[in-house]
Amino acid sequence: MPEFILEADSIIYTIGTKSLLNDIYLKCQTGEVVGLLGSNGSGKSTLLKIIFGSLPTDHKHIRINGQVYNQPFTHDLIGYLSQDSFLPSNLSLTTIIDIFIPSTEKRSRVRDHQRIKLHLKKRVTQLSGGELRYFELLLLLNLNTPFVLLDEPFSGIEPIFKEQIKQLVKEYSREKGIIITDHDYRQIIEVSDRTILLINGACKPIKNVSELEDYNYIPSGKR
Ligand SMILES: Nc1ncnc2c1ncn2[C@@H]1O[C@H](COP(=O)(O)OP(=O)(O)OP(=O)(O)O)[C@@H](O)[C@H]1O
Repeated sequence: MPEFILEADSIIYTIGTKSLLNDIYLKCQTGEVVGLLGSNGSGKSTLLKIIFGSLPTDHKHIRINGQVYNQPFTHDLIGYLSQDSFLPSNLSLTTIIDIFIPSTEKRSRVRDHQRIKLHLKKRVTQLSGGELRYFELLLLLNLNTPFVLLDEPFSGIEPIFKEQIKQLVKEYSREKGIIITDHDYRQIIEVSDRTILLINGACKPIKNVSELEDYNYIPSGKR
């Protein structure tokens, strides 16, 4: 896949009189995983929705390879794993794969995946939480988009599935740029090439875990 560079620039978002995102700049390129940390309510989901293009805002410049896009998702440039399941609950996995994945080769890749092939005839409601999250992630990673945004992929997931999700993210980051956010900061740090902390409406690059203590994101001595 050719190289793509995503730049989310000058992002401002206010709620009433409160400034939530204050002139944010965030960059991600294909081949890397960018981890986004932040406290509850710091604006992580809001930022991802703005980058995806589903949430309008006062000001933003979303550029991909220098070209400005208002709604990148309408151009097949970005996929987004939201916190809530986005799949129709009464369809079988086979049907969903046929609907979601345009490429024949990638449809086979998802159908033949060892974690998925046992469940193909099941409906979405018959999957466990971990199986569902894994399936959603696999679907998104097999879209033709160069970028994927992942909002809390580890939430409610048991340790063994977390490991598998991390492996999946690492595997697909060879061909995609991935921005991932979660409260499980250890998993985020492990899976990411770079980590950013969203605090007071700004993005701070994090070089080591002790900085998370300095910013009071984690309690000191709890690393
Ligand atoms: N439509 C809305 N109307 C009013 N306030 C909103 C709306 N959407 C989000 N907010 C507020 O914006 C803030 C940021 O929300 P957001 O979901 O982006 O945070 P987050 O960092 O993803 O939080 P969490 O980690 O808890 O999911 C919160 O205080 C939230 O209550």
